Amino acid sequence: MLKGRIIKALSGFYYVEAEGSIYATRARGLFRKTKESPLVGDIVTFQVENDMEGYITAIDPRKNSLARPPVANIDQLLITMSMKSPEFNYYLLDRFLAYAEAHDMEPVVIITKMDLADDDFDAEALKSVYSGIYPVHFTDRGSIARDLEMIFEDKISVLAGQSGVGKSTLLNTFLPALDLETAEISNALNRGKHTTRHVELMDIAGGKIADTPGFSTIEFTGLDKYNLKFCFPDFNVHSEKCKFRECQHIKEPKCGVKEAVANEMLAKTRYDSYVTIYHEIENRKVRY
Ligand SMILES: Nc1nc2c(ncn2[C@@H]2O[C@H](COP(=O)(O)OP(=O)(O)OP(=O)(O)O)[C@@H](O)[C@H]2O)c(=O)[nH]1
Ligand SMILES: [Zn+2]
Repeated sequence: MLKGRIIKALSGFYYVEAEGSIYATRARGLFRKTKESPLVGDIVTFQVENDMEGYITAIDPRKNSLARPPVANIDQLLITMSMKSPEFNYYLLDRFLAYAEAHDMEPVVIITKMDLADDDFDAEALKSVYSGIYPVHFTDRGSIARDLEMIFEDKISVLAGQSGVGKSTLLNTFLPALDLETAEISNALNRGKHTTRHVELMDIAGGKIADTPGFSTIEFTGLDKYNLKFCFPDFNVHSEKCKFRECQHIKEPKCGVKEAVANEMLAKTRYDSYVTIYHEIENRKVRY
């Protein structure tokens, strides 16, 4: 028996990296009963047959998993946002950050297209809101790679960000062999956006990354509104001052979080994002 990580799933085979080799494995009937199917990123135990082939006998419990892209055990979510074109949006960034927190992925913020920024003010305003909470990196056409190189080490990463922010450009910088289609290419060829392809974990600067430009929209299905506050770690220190232990920081009096916003100890954009997502979850239609 060997143990390794699934790095690719294709045509019924799961390609498992173990002890420096890649084995083509199958899942057999075992998982039909449990309705569980292996995902890229899973740590699996497998029985070797015919040299480099084998079959999976067990899947380790997952730390997390996403449906799109279908990847398990993600360590970090690289949230890509452009400063301009499309315009930087605090709310959208906060959505992605809360989503990462809800799925137990460490968020890393990457702000692209700094060459299009008005002046230094943009970056300073952003840093003042986020750099105390999350790692924030700035990139432009010329300097994408250098300061990002160390973020991948020993981690499984997935990229996320709205359309056109430069996700493919970023991936191509680190993985030139991948040659993902960026906007210029698809426009020049008069083609639409990327067609769906199988996801694969690629080696990148000492870690692994899903070779898709990731996802651009998110929903908070599965998250209870009472748990949303735990997805805003910068609220913690202020919520200790809330009068009510179960304070949701919405309508309650003597709320430490609301006071922190009033005293400019907490960014109003963060609080507003929280309230908007809170109401979105509250108004979610229950489906049976
Ligand atoms: N000025 C400037 N343009 C950039 C930068 N990074 C990417 N772009 C351009 O922004 C456009 C969109 O980049 P893509 O890499 O295709 O963006 P994407 O996030 O993969 O977009 P989708 O495939 O729609 O999700 C392209 O025209 C890129 O050349 C940058 O740092 N500065
Ligand atoms: Zn409160």
